[in-house]
Amino acid sequence: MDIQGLTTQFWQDGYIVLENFFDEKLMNEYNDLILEHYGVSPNWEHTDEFISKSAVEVIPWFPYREDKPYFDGIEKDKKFNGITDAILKDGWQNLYCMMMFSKAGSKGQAWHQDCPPEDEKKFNLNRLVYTHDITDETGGEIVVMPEAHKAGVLPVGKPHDDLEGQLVFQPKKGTVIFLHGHCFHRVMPVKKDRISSNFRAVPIGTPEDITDVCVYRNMRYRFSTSEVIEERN
Ligand SMILES: O=C(O)CCC(=O)C(=O)O
Ligand SMILES: [Fe+2]
Repeated sequence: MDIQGLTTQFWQDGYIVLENFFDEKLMNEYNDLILEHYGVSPNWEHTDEFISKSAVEVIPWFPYREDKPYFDGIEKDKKFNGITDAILKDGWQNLYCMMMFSKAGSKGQAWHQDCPPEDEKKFNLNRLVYTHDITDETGGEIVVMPEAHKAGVLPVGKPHDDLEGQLVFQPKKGTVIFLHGHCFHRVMPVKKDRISSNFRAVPIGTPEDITDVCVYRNMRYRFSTSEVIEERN
C-alpha cells in the first residue's frame, strides 16, 4: 500500500476510500455483535426536537465506554493505525469508537461537519468501517463534498439538498473511509437497517469534547446539553 500517496490524497480531498481493507470473517463477526447490542436496546437516544430539526436519525453506541472492548481487531489493527500515523503525522490519540444504527425507512444524516471548522487545527479524523454492504437496496449511501475540509463553514441551506460537486459512495463490507471532520458529509435515506462504525481519532492536543458541537446547514447543535446553540438561516 502506498501510504504516502494515500496521505497526500487525504489532505488534498479531505477523505480516502479503501475497499477490502478488513476481511469478511471479522466484519461478519462484528456486524453480529453490533446487531446483538441494538436488538437489546433499539431506542432513540436523541431528543425529538433534534431528530426533527437536524434530519438525523441515528442511534449511537459507545462500546468502550461500557467496558465492552469488542472491536480491537479494528482499533488495534497495524495497517489501520499506520495510515492514521501518516495522516496525523505529529501524533494522535483515539477519541472514541462509536457504532451507529439507523432503522429502515429513516432519514439518514443531514449534511454536517462533525465539529466547528473555525480552527483548522482542531478537528476529528473519522475512520469509518463498514461491516455490511451499502447498496441500491439498502440505501444509506455516504455523500462527501471533496476538498470541503478547506472550505470553512458548511453553507446554510436545506439539510439534505444536493450540493454541486458532491460524490456518493456505496461502501462494501470491509471498506474503510478516512474522512476529515471538517469535510461536509451526509448519509442518504435508509431503506434497510443500516450499521456503520467510526473509530475516531484526533491530533494530539485536541480537546476531548471536539465533536460535542456539530454544524448542520440550519443550526449548530450541542449534544451534551441537547441544545440548538445557533440557528442558521
Ligand atoms: O455512517 C456513515 O457512513 C457516516 C457517519 C458520520 O457522519 C460520522 O460518523 O461522522
Ligand atoms: Fe459525521
